Amino acid sequence: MAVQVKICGIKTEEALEAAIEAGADFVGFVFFAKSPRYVDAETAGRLAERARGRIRTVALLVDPSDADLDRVLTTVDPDIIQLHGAETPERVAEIRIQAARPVLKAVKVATAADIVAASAFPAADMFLFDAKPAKTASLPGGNGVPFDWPLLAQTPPDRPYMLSGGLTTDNISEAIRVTGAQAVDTSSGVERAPGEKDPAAIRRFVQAAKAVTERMPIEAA
Ligand SMILES: O=C(O)c1ccccc1N[C@@H]1O[C@H](COP(=O)(O)O)[C@@H](O)[C@H]1O
Repeated sequence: MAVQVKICGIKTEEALEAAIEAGADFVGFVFFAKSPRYVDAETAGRLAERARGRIRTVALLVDPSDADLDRVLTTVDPDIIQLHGAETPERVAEIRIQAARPVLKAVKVATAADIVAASAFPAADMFLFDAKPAKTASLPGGNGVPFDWPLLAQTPPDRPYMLSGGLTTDNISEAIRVTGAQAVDTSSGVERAPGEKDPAAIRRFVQAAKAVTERMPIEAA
């Protein structure tokens, strides 16, 4: 089966349509005000309406309050919630109940211990492994930085995951081969400027990711 692909940081119809036409499986909307990919709930709601039935939508939140979450649930009605902050296992469980839809918990990786520690989140339906941001980074994600992929092959996570962090058309093939990831996510890797998606780069990325797994059975035979 082809790897599943998420294109995160969608703010415009042009980028949404590029992701759908390219054959991506998920698009993400970033509700983190300091991000160049931030989109307000009303705009995301319109984009999500356009996406419905064509591609699954993911709402990316960072340490949301109940009110933040409620606003996104009501206005955007996303298929999946991505939590990219410092949410505790208890808070993830509360959000899972309030949202009543699958939760993708971002786990920031520097060492194998970070992958092992992810099992402390029983309420997460799926993990999203991203590089641990540098202390100087202004964003908790979307920094375009990969982590040490062999860590994932050496420390298999206890549930499904998406691989993210600095993925581009140039490295996606190797990233999938090294980790065995069944799902991948990119944001800054398909942009022409921070927060500005490049439709051609989206197409190239999705094509490159899907091509890896489509070739795998032939190579294994
Ligand atoms: O993209 C952002 O601006 C962002 C802001 C706050 C939290 C997470 C964010 N992005 C997520 O980070 C990973 C990796 O992104 P990149 O490919 O390295 O740019 C991805 O899941 C984004 O959705």
